[in-house]
Amino acid sequence: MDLNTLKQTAARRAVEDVEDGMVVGLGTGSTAAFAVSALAERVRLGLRVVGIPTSERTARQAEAEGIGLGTLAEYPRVDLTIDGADEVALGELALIKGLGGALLREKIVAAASERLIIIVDATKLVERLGSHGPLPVEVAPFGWQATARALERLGGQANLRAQEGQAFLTDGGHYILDCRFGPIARPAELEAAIDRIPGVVESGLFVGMASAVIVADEGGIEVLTPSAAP
Ligand SMILES: O=C(CO)[C@H](O)[C@H](O)COP(=O)(O)O
Repeated sequence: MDLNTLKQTAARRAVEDVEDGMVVGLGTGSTAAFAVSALAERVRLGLRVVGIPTSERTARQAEAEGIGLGTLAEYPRVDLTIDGADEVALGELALIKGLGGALLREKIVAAASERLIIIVDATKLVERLGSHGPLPVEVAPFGWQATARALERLGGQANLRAQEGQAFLTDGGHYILDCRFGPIARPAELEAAIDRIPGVVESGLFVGMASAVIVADEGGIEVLTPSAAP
């Protein structure tokens, strides 16, 4: 089974949890896009939902596929958000998100949600966050070099994300520093330390936020729920 089929399988399973009348947070990324399409299929069959998009990209897709959208101003309480992740730590189900560049809006919508369901293929599961890739940190463009140095003092090698030769700009007009920390022993402590750095807008560490993680692999689907932090 290819990766896209696994992503789609996890997405379809998550969308089964959406009930009529719900306000649904719509994640960003290739896996979340499958969830948007699966939700749109149900909307075409008569399901009534309001979608809260976590990026301009997701808003465009949802609108094109016929999902009615709202804002957190209109719907401050979100029933369920379905989103992807870059890494999921087994046990606590802490996450790294943001390789798709939408981590700030994703975290705001996740924090407003009763439930956050994360959908991944099994390649995203790790013993420790940071084992596979960098931790994205969204920062203010002003003085980003000083912010990068402060992140490096915490042990992460910070690289400014670029696209087509320019600094990548998030939907909020910020930069992203992709920080290589290696395996992260205490994600909650690191998240708090990063948040204290002036210039940091948000980090891609999502600790204690996931209600469940739906994992698709060759053998089928597994639904993980968080256990207490070690
Ligand atoms: O955090 C994200 C975007 O900011 C995505 O959820 C994350 O990057 C996973 O993306 P994909 O499903 O394409 O692997």
